[in-house]
Amino acid sequence: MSGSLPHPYYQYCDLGPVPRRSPAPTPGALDMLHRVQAYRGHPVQQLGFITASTTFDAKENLDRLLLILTQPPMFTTLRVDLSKISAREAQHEIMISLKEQSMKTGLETFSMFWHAEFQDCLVLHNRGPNTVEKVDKEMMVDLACGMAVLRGAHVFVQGIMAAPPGKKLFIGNGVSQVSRSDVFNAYSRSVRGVGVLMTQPVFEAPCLAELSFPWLVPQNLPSIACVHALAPQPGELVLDMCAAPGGKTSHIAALMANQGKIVALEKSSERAKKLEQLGLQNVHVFAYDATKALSQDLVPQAERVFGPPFPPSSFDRILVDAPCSALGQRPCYVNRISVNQLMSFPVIQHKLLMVAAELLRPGGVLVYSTCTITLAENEEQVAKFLARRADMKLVAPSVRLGSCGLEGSQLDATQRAMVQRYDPGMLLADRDSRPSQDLHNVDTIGFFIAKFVKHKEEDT
Ligand SMILES: C[S@@+](CC[C@H](N)C(=O)[O-])C[C@H]1O[C@@H](n2cnc3c(N)ncnc32)[C@H](O)[C@@H]1O
Repeated sequence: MSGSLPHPYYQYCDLGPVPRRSPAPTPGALDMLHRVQAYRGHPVQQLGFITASTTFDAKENLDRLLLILTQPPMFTTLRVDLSKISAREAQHEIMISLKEQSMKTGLETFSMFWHAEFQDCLVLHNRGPNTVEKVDKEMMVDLACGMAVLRGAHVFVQGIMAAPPGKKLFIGNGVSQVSRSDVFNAYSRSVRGVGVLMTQPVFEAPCLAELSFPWLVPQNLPSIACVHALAPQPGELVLDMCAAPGGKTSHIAALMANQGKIVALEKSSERAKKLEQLGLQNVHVFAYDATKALSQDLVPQAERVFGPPFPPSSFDRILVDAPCSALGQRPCYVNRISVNQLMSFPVIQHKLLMVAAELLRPGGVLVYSTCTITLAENEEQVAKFLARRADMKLVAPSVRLGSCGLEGSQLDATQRAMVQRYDPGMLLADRDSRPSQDLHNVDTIGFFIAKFVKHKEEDT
């Protein structure tokens, strides 16, 4: 990691510094660059935003987090399905592919190493922010495309915009791969593929679209950690309650070495169909609302057609990778989530957890996760669940990365030490004392993981 990580990327670009006036957090739009001000000027607890505490420490913590969320992580993680390829062969194939990328762009190849705790996880070191002189010719891309470029993508033709937006963020220089008329001519909108090859990006990361192997899944580190916390075993019956697009389902399948059965539920039929098309072995996909996955009828197991709803105590392990406000994504510049949407997530998350508790067999394992940073969707959710389900016990996973849970919910200090809050803001808090070999465990997206075990009858 270069010493430049604390460099506020937004000073680097044309967006300008964080404004000094204090805009009200308008329902419907929480602009990431205004959030610090919104937090200072308003009772953010009303939004269930990040913490119920208004202590100086909490404000400092939030300021750091908001700053770091505007930068892409400085590491890329790749999950290798070791049931399909050996670690050695995988590393060799990836290295060849990275060298090919480097020949095309002229950028140095990326160094990589295996994660010390997760044997299926390769970590690649990204670079940046680089001081790049803008070339004269300018091309605008939409925000989604720009954020992908900051994480290593090239500019795809579909991301190029005809009209310049109000605010601009410089993401680097590149070489156009298509003619101007091809991009902007309405009749040639069918042109697909790379529009600009990024040869001087502000942030350098491997292009994941070009690392396309059937045994490789680019995944953020906390997502990989989440399934390791679940620790599915060959031969078990596992439920993935919110499964699409299937990154974690495929990881569960890999760890079970295709022995056992995985039920993948997904409410959106379109997303369920795409998940089905992945053709994962031993995975049964159902387009189904997981809040309705508990059956109350008394039909014996042998007479049931396999599928939801399921009787109580059906599963050995359950993953609730819940729908959430996704405020932990990096980089992020604008978030248009409405307050109503923000408030709706804790309700559905609690319902999913309550159904999961019923569907889990005594002695079974439940993992709850979100890719967001709010107290309401994380620590408060865990506290409410424990209060309503005396048979569920919060436990620490065998590999514990990330920070402790935030103060401000009903969780006590011991409980807060058991959950994993991935808080990249910590990078700015203790950057001088943190060992460099640990940076990839902290420089991640914002994420939260809690693991529970259901009491066996004899325990209670
Ligand atoms: C955070 S994403 C899951 C990501 C997935 N686990 C992965 O790793 O690829 C949440 C998913 O839950 C789905 N979802 C939302 N409400 C649901 C419900 N009631 N039942 C089942 N799935 C639901 C969403 O459509 C979305 O695909």
